[in-house]
Amino acid sequence: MTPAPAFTLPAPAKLNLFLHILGRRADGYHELQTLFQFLDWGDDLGFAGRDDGELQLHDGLPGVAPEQNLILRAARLLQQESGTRQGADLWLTKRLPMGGGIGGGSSDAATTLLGLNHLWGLGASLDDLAALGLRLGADVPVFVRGQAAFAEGVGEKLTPVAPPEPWYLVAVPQVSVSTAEIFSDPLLTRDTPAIKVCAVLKWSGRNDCQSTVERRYPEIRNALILLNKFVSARLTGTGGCIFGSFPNKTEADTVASQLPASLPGFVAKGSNTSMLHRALASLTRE
Ligand SMILES: C[C@@](CO)(OP(=O)(O)O)[C@H](O)COP(=O)(O)OP(=O)(O)OC[C@H]1O[C@@H](n2ccc(N)nc2=O)[C@H](O)[C@@H]1O
Ligand SMILES: Nc1ncnc2c1ncn2[C@@H]1O[C@H](COP(=O)(O)OP(=O)(O)O)[C@@H](O)[C@H]1O
Repeated sequence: MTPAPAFTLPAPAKLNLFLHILGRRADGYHELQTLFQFLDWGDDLGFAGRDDGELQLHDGLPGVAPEQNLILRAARLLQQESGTRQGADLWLTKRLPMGGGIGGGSSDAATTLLGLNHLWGLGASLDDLAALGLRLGADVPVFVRGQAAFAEGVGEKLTPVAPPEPWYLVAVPQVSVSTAEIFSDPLLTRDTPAIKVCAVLKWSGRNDCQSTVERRYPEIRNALILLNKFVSARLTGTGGCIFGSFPNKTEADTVASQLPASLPGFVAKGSNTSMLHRALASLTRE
């Protein structure tokens, strides 16, 4: 008999409210400055313990091999590093588009680390879990820490900040963008001057990947032209999702209802405290 989850936790999306590329490091990775904020919208992960030490992901992802799935990679890493003999059944409800620049895979990994830390009673600190998360991907630490942040380096140096929390309309062009392809484009802007943390919240929002993405993906250029008719629209991460902000849900819903069927989208509230951390706080209070 398949067991039922003992508890379920969310894995929220993120937006890069701006993204600057400062330069390229010797290892080929790019130095960034970016502003991360969470959305109250994402995947769900269910957790139940197993005594046999096995890790079992139910409803995996079509097209992603189990050994590549960031949920299982995060679970194995935590199992190995903690030395626990416990296992887990994990259930994924996938809502976030993959390869959209809203961090679904990284967020699933962070929720796995925090959820298993709770399930297995490991007592690992957020610092430890963020360091483990960085081994899985540059965006994992911000999801582990769960606070909107100004990020530097490849995204691992985080300074918590509190930008306004508007409603967002996120439009999802039906293309998957390869992050590696965008970062290897010879025409990518790589020389934006560094800004200081005190200037972060005054920044109006530029994404240095946007012109390269628009040139390579006409569907995304057209989606930006369309959304810009209603609201100032920007790319998140390396795309392909684009977003605009609104003072309330009604205005965001009104624009969402005018998008063509070929450009699906969703409306969600911006949040400086990730809904994962809000859910964990109520779980530990129970
Ligand atoms: C740029 C961001 C902003 O949030 O984009 P999105 O993935 O969310 O769109 C992230 O930092 C993405 O980080 P991460 O998720 O680790 O990128 P990966 O897919 O692992 O990177 C794929 C490839 O892109 C290049 N890459 C990635 C990040 C970076 N700071 N410099 C790079 O040059 C490297 O060649 C790397 O091998
Ligand atoms: N649990 C997961 N959810 C989403 N993608 C995953 C997952 N595990 C591995 N991946 C791989 O990571 C890639 C990037 O996914 P994702 O994090 O959604 O993109 P982005 O960082 O652009 O938002 C996917 O194309 C997929 O191959």
